Amino acid sequence: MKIIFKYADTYRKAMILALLLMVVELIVELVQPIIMAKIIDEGIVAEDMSIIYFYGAILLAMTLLAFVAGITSSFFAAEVSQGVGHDMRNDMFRRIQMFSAMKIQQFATSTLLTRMTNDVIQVQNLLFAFMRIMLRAPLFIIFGIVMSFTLNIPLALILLATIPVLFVVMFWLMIKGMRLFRHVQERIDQINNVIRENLLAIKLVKAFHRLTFENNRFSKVNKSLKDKNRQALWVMEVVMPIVMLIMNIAMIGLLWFGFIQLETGSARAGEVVGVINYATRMLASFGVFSFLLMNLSRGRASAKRIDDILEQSADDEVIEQRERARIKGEISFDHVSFTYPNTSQEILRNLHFHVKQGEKIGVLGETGSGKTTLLHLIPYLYHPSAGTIYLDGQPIEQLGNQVRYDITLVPQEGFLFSGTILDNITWGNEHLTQEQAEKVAKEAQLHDFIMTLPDTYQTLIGQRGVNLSGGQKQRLSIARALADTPRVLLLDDSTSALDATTESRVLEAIRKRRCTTFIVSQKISSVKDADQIILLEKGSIAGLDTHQQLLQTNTLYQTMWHTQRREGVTLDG
Ligand SMILES: Nc1ncnc2c1ncn2[C@@H]1O[C@H](COP(=O)(O)OP(=O)(O)OP(=O)(O)O)[C@@H](O)[C@H]1O
Repeated sequence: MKIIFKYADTYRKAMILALLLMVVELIVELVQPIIMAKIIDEGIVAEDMSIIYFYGAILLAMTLLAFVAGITSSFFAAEVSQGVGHDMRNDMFRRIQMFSAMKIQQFATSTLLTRMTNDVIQVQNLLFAFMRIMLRAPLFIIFGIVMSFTLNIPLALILLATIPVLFVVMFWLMIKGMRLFRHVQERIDQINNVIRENLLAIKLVKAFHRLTFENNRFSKVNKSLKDKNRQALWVMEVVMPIVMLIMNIAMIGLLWFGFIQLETGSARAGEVVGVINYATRMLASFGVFSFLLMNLSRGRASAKRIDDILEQSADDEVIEQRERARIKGEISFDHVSFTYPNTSQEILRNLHFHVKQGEKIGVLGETGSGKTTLLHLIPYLYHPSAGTIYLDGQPIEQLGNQVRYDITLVPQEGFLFSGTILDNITWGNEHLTQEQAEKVAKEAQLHDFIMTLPDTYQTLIGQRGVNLSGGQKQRLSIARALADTPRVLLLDDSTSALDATTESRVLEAIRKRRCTTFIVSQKISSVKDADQIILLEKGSIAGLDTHQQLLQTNTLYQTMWHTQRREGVTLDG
């Protein structure tokens, strides 16, 4: 909860105004029954019309005042709650940007999405309710009793006796609700996860005829959410009638005792009506309050989930400016091993090699041998579990994530952003001119294709590049990487969807650049011109040499070569 008030502090003035205006409403509400009692006793019973007009006019003016105060209070409360939501989302987004790849893996993407959207909305609702009703309801209950005492002490005592019982019920509701709503939010995470996976892989789902399977998977998490919501609402369903029962019993007591007082002449009609008026409004306040306590439980659960993100250390801090001279691109792995978090198996084992500036390195190996993992260690996305990686002779830990300014990765799946083709190229370097963009597109063998499009470089590509082929997406990703003028370029099987001729043209263009390049592939043809080829087998180096040397000396390499020839994998040379 502390976090909500920390954020609300920025909007302190608006919050104070919202609360002050709420207090105006509250005062009017508290005074109304007293005035009504006066109208009854001094006006109606005494048959004095002037009193009725006088207090009637006051009542009308106060009602109008409460109306204006209510609207303006709501306006300021909305200002605060929306502002807090906006700031929280911004801060969470920035904090997540600073999470290391390991931390992102630990928090699943779906939970990050729910926390940034649904949880923030819960907190906004809570804050709004707090300023408008949550504080007002208990205040009304407290001052309503005080005012009742000014009207009729015995009747006020009956009202007072009900309060502790009601508060015990409320407290139970809050404790129970907090736990239940935490579970509800977790179920929303699960739903988001299933939807996200399904939509990302919708073609796969259709191609595998897995619609029924997916529908069942969704129904299962959906039912689980419904069940948890039902449980949470069940608490509410029980509590509301209990509150009503207690208050109605108190009301019967008031009516009965009030009637006796009227009979014996120990109270005036206006007093009794006044206390009953307070009791009725208190009943409504309790109803609203118990409903809001559920919101409080839910909002608290959400605030905790938001805090979990914001309190994480910024272990991958974003550095906005290039703060150091550009690297040359000399890389050494000194007995490097690596294990993923939450796993025990060593994925890379004792890797030891040296890459000179500007060299082209092929990384070859069977699927799962650790090629992608090796690439991810170079830009410091993951930290080695043992050994050291040196960049230009300096341990990479000392350089931190600054190394990424000069190291560019083209991931296995060419990820594109919604926007134009030019936007996607310049994403790698926002200062790129049109001519420079065309130059890198030519290097990536994409320029000719772009020129056939009606809007050429301004052509909009759908979300995640849905209107481009796999090979076009890969080439656009390569163009984006080249736009960043990297000193170290990491190609993670990024030419796998290209035909042999296009692939060799792209690789030739990259070869002409003087940047150190790692080319991960399963095809020997993609790496055979490299200065060195690292042959990985189950995370260890099984061979490290040129194509010709490996072909002569390494049996694993020879087997791969012959297998690929037999299977018709293009081996031009
Ligand atoms: N994020 C991760 N968390 C835990 N284990 C992982 C993770 N990513 C990969 N692995 C495991 O590490 C091993 C090596 O994976 P990696 O992706 O590096 O292999 P690869 O050689 O690039 O495979 P491919 O050619 O199929 O892309 C695999 O056994 C995989 O299960």
